[in-house]
Amino acid sequence: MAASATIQRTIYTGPFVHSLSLTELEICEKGAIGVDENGIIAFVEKELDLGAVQEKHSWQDATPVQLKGNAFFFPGFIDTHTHAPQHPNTGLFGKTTLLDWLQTYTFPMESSFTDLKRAETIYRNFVSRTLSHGTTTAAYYATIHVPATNLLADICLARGQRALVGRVCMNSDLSPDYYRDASVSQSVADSKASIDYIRSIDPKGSIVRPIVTPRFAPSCTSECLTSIAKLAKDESTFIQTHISENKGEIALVQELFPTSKSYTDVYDTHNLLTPQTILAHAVHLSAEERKTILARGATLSHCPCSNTAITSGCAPIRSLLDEGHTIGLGTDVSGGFHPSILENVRHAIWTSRHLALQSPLGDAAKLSTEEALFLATRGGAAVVGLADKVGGFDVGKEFDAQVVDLGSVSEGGENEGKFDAGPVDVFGWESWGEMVEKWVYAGDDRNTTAVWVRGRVVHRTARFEGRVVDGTATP
Ligand SMILES: Nc1nc2[nH]cnc2c(=O)[nH]1
Ligand SMILES: [Zn+2]
Repeated sequence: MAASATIQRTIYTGPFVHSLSLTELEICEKGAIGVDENGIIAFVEKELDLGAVQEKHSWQDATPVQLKGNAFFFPGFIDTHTHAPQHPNTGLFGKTTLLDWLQTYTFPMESSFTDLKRAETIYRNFVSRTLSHGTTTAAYYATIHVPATNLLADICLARGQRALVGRVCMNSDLSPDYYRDASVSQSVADSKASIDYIRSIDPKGSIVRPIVTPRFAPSCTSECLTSIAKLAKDESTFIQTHISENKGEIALVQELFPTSKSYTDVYDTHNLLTPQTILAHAVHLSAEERKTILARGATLSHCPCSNTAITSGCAPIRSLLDEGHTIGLGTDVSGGFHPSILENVRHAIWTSRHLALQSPLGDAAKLSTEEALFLATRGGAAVVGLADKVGGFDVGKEFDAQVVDLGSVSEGGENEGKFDAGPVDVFGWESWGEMVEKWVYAGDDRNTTAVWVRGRVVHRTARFEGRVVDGTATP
């Protein structure tokens, strides 16, 4: 579907659920969200019937999309950190930890992206896969290759998924000689070429934007870090990198940058900590490092599935939130074993409970369902610089949304062994709050039946199909 196709004014009626704040989830049982021709939310009503809404706003000509049954609208998920070229390795990590995982699984896979046909297959698959899980925005790491990176941006634009797309910079000899930038000047020139290309296909950055991507401190020489920070400044781009993920990695950073006070100090002294910097992991930061990151306005991507899979550690998210850090969730495929942000919502909660069990903080370490859903939506939006555009159903925001349809036992369960409506069993007596909890703890992509970005349908399933025509939702 071309991202530039026009859409019709639409009124989405039915329950909607979104975060009002970190701790408050609004559940409106009788919602009506008016979305204009540009995909912008023109009004949100909370207790009127469709006819009354049409009349109140003089929107009689708008297309209605009315949800039936145990379904609700939820904001699209924001994946603040993922590696599209690693997707074929999803689920493959054995007992490795970060540094041997990179050499064993990751660099061999990423280096194969000189083959554009292969890149196309993998990138198309991954963008479709993440959309099907309700991810409407993703901050992507690509590889060092400019043509394949540009192709990823093309695919995101064509599919209508919002994306920050980064060509990975890595020039140090941590990387094998078959997969690294030839020089600092090559690193900068290739990154600039990719930035220019991405801006040429979407000049306003409405859907895709470039992001400067030094892989992590050990992958880059000091000169490379400085030069790439200058590029980000000159080009006014976001920056993404990894920080303090694994104890062996932290020791390596100390060895490679002996005059630096800490991992954070390496980035700080190379001008890489800005309000437009996304730092993934942040598992083992010291109190001083946390203060520096906060002072610079850099934001954090929490990647709980990855932190467990490659045994990096439990990031202290509750404490980081209390200190005022801006935090979103990241799948970190394929350190992370799952492309779904919903899966990471669950694992963010599980990780916080493991911390509660093991740390003196006790219950104070626990994240609530509401908090984890906030991180997946509004928190993520703030991390990728889109807090004014997406993350919730507010007038003036763009309509990035998913339908979560839980079906009902009477629909599928009566038919032994056929659970077409997905993995959640709803018996009919649950409150909407309980249904949201059931979805968070047991739901999956079978429950995400339709997805919109800027008011345009970017994914739909057979369950929703009858109600959607040609990219425009109809009843
Ligand atoms: N999880 C993860 N950490 C990294 N640190 C440097 N590169 C990577 C990567 O690809 N994944
Ligand atoms: Zn990563």
